[in-house]
Amino acid sequence: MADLLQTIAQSTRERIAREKERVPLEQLKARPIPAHPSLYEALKAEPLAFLCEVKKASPSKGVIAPVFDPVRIAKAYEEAGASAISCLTEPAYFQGSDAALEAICQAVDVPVLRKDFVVDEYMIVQAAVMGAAGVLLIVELLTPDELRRAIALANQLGMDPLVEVRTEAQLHMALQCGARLLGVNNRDLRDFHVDLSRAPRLRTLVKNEDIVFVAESGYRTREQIEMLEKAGVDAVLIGETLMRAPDKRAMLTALKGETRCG
Ligand SMILES: O=P(O)(O)OC[C@@H](O)[C@@H](O)c1c[nH]c2ccccc12
Repeated sequence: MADLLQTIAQSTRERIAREKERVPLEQLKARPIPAHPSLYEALKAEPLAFLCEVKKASPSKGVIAPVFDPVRIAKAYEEAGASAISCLTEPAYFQGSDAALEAICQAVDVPVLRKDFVVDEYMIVQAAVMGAAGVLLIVELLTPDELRRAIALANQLGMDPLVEVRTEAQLHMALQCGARLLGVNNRDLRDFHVDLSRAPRLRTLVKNEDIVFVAESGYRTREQIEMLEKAGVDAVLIGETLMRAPDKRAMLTALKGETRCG
């Protein structure tokens, strides 16, 4: 049985093949790259930085936000103190879009991450021309050679790749391939099972101070965030909890510990 990650990756390959027919790589590369702040610096600047995600739906949760105005949500995150914003662009399983990413990049001053299932360098060039400051690279989808090339290309285009891992072996591969922004996903993208102990556990394996360590997925409460602070995590990526909150500022403030959690 094919796991969900591979199913999404295959659908992404087909989508990108269609997009390449519309806009060939050479044409895409000729487009200007908008200026943007550094994602790495933004996530390093605070003891625990919040990377807030714009996500309409997911394969595990279905539609999370039936009323969905991506720019409004991104601006609310920014005003509430997000260090950076993550925007899903995968259309079939997450109901994301390139248009939402591009509009958000134009509307906010904080750096924006393109969240997709990168299986082709074309997607990295797209992220840059849309104005993204960073691009997610899921280690499970790439060979070491592909990962090394993807990191180099993102850097060349002025972006910081967020390299996402789930296991110790993947973490070592990410570091060997030159990752500086390292994400640990508590959610197993093969079956969507969440294990919140994964990020703090893998955090202990990273000794290099230059690495910015991002804990991803499944966070809901201030107590869970406090555990990340104690574990020495640099940033946390939060999607669903914020997407479901009618008052984004109140929820983010509560998660940051600036007010009591409701
Ligand atoms: O909504 P959550 O549980 O707060 O998770 C956000 C983010 O970590 C999750 O959306 C995510 C992490 N890595 C991904 C890769 C692809 C798609 C989605 C993701």
